[in-house]
Amino acid sequence: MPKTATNYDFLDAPTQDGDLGMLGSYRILGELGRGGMGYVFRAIDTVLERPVALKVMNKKVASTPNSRDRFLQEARAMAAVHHDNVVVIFEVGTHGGTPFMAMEMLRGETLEAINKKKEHRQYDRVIDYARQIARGLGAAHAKGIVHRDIKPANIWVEEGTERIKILDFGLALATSPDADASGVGSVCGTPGYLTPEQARSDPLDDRSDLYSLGVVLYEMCTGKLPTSQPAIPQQLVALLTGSPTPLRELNPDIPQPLADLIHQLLAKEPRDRPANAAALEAQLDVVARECEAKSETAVSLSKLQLSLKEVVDKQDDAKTESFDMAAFDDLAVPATAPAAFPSSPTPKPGSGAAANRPAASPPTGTHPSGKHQPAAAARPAPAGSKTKGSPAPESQPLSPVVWMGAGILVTLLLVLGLLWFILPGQPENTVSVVPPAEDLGNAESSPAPRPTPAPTPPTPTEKAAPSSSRSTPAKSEPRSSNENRTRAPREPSAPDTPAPTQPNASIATESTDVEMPVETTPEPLTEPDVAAVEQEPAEQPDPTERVKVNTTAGIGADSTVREDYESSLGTKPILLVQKRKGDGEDKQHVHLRFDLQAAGVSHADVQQARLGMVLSIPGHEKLHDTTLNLYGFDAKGADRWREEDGNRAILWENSISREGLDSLPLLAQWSSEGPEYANAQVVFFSSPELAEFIRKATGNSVSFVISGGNLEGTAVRFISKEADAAKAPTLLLSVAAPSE
Ligand SMILES: Nc1ncnc2c1ncn2[C@@H]1O[C@H](COP(=O)(O)OP(=O)(O)OP(=O)(O)O)[C@@H](O)[C@H]1O
Repeated sequence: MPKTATNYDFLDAPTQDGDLGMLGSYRILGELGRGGMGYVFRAIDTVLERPVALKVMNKKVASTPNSRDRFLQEARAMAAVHHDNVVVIFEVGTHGGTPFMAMEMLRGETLEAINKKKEHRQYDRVIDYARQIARGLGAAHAKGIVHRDIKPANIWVEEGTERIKILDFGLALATSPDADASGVGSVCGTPGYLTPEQARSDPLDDRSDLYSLGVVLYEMCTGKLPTSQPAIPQQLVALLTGSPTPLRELNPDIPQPLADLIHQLLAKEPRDRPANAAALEAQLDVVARECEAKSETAVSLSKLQLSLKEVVDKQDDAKTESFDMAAFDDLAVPATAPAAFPSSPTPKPGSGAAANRPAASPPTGTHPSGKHQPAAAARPAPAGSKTKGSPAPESQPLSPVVWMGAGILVTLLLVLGLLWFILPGQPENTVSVVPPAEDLGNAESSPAPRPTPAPTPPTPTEKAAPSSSRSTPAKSEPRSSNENRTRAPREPSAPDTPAPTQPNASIATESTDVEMPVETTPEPLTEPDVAAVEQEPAEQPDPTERVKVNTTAGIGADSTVREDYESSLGTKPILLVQKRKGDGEDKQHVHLRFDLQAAGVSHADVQQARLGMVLSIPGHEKLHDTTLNLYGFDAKGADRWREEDGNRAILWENSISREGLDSLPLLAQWSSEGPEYANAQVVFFSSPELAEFIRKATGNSVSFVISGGNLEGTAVRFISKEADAAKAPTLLLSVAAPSE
């Protein structure tokens, strides 16, 4: 937003050079943006010494009847909503008659800014965002707060994790001059996001927010608003009389079940929409399963088509007869059918996913299984290309075997096609709630409001270590058991403490319970990085050096490998460990490689070791009954994972996971016993066996596999090097110091 010269006359004189001024105890460093209500500033809370985004109501709005009081009232109510998908409000108050609200400083951008880039959105990302928004809305609705202004500008997408944060809860009402408590009032807002209730002057309720969410999702999928008139009066008429263009007419890549759900959200009558945010979330789960199941069926059809082509090719070659393969291509899944959904990760050239794309995208030399095949065998020949010499005359009879092959193919395709359309959901043995891995940024945020924190919550270090780091078979390791260590000096110290001196500090913040607010400038901020545990003072002279090696060093790498998933998953911001729902079989592993040579560590000198992984969603409330296993793998393939690509990603098919992990040494385990795991930020593995394994490793690097999960199939999500190099998986080593 262009910033014109402004007289911030509501600010007091700055106390430091370069600042814009002071507002109470806040140092105002710069303007982040302006909206209808006022300004948002980058600021420092000088009492708690943390960065904040300070929203200050402008004079005009503040002078309208009741609006100031309503702003404060709504902001306080909003501050009571504690949820991963709702921005954290630290403090609400007035200074010199100016209402303000201090909130967590977010890094990333609004969905509005993302939409402007006009990037193609994958359907599973739309589902992921929808889920997160539904969760945030559900938490607010549970407290009786209706947002009333859900629009892309109020949806924040956090950098790296893609976690959604809903901004400006309930504030629309506060700024509507003649609104009453029921939400009925003069219509204001951006025309495109108004609701039919507003057009009818009906009160707004939870389902109004769901309508607006439908508008947001429709726009994400199509780049267009479902109803768009230039001015509010026409928009209100259109809302009551018109219907949105069917979504798939604008973007056929969106699967039908998702399009149907979005249209349901856009129903004119609230009763025809999902009953509430929780119902919507459940419907999104079903939609995700349907989309995944249909994609998988499409892949199976494509594989079958390829195999039968090969059979027929062989027959054809033997007889040296010509045969038009286009006949088989015609039997393939039609390009507009759900089979053509963009498979979630963008397939890399030559990847299995590319190979599996139905007829429209012929394979490029990689077999659907993920194994490399001679290009000629895998690539379907273009129509007529099987002809040796000239195309076959039409009258030339085909061999009976060919006809038989064609007959079988047609029958099988018909049966599978039928199954595809009637398939009710996901096959039992697939994971139900987890969308394909590259888009899994935040999908596991808790649907329920977060538990109220203790008055003085434990530090991340304390949270992570005591119950969550359970080393088997380690009895006790003198220095690697940091479980009871005190808070590291550079850990954030204050954020959870309510500001005692703030006159209007109505909010006991949960800021650190969510995630450390990350300041972009200029204050040195703390991160819940795994090295924090290493900050405690040494109790006695220590002849060792501490070395931190993370997966960004040298040929280090981190990657998720997923069974039956034929695309590399090693370039994603999130690493996932998961079991299959129900039968508990491993489905998804994390592979890690640490380059000790690049870190200048000699294996033999390693005395103690801990492996730390930062959870992408701290306070992982769903991680009950979760056990994670850490295995080491050495010898062949450890320095270079088999057939990894340039991005250091590997397929399940090419990985050690395929053979099962039984032959690998189990080095440590982590399990989520005790209540503290819900607040864990970092998962640690530590044991004498881990250190021993590293000492004896033969390559320049050491590699590990993490498997496990819980029986509900919930994925455990960690931050990868792609998301944040500082929070990438880290090996903390205690190494014998060189003798003088
Ligand atoms: N918590 C935050 N952290 C970082 N930046 C923020 C935060 N909240 C708002 N901003 C920035 O400030 C800008 C203005 O926010 P504001 O909420 O005032 O405007 P808006 O939502 O675009 O308009 P309106 O309030 O009229 O709906 C946003 O676009 C965003 O860039």
